[in-house]
Amino acid sequence: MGGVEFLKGHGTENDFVLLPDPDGVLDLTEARVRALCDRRRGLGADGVLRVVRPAASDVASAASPWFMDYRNADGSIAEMCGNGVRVFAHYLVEAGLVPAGEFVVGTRGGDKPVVVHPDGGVTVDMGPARITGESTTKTDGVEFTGVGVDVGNPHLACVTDVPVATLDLTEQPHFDPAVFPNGVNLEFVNVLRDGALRMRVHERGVGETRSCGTGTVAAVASWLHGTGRSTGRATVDVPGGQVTVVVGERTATLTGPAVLVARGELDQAWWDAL
Ligand SMILES: N[C@@H](CCC[C@H](N)C(=O)O)C(=O)O
Repeated sequence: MGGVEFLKGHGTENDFVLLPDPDGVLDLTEARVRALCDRRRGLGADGVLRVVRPAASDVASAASPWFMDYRNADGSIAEMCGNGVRVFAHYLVEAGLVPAGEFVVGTRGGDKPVVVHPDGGVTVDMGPARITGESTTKTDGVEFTGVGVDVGNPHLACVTDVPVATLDLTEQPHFDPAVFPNGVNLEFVNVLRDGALRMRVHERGVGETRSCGTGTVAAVASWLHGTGRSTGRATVDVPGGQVTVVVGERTATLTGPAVLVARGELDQAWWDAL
């Protein structure tokens, strides 16, 4: 009998293990997610994307034929993953599970309409980026003030003059648990010029990653908010590449690359022993 099928992919180097599981038969425990994502004893990834039919998932969705069951590298469940949705959509088309073009992906953060472009890029309608108020974070001995942004998952996006390239994000930055009782993704953002940002991120449940799609939406919403605007467009440079974000009155879109790099089978004995 073959082992568990997997694929590996990334969106601006935010990398994922994909587990095709249409009928929801995989027992995806926290321990298995942690082992898969471990860069020494597993495949290595920032998160896991289980590809499951909505009827076989814990979230019902009428509009989407497929549900993205996202897990952080520490095994925790998160509502949404912007880079993950792009990779997920690219996989669905590549595997012939949906026709190329426009379709909807179900997530715990709601149904996300996507467009898979002929050049391999993907645009995701992320829904509204909701400003939730000011808070602070402290990292590397420096306190940053930022704006809370709900992109389905929680963010604190801090626009700063401190060059983000100089920050040490190896430790968990401090944040206010009274404001973010379920934890928070923390973005540090420089404005390069009008409509062009640079961002680094410390993700809840992962640590520093080379990109965070929902984080880039939060960064643009925070930057716009700081300039007295509620709508606008910006490119966001992250360590793993560049994405484009458009924040509108009712919704925000995220456009960027999606890459599949490998596919194979997990060793059944390794999986069973976890
Ligand atoms: N990398 C993702 C966000 C993944 C979830 C996040 N760590 C959380 O816990 O909310 C993205 O591209 O949006």
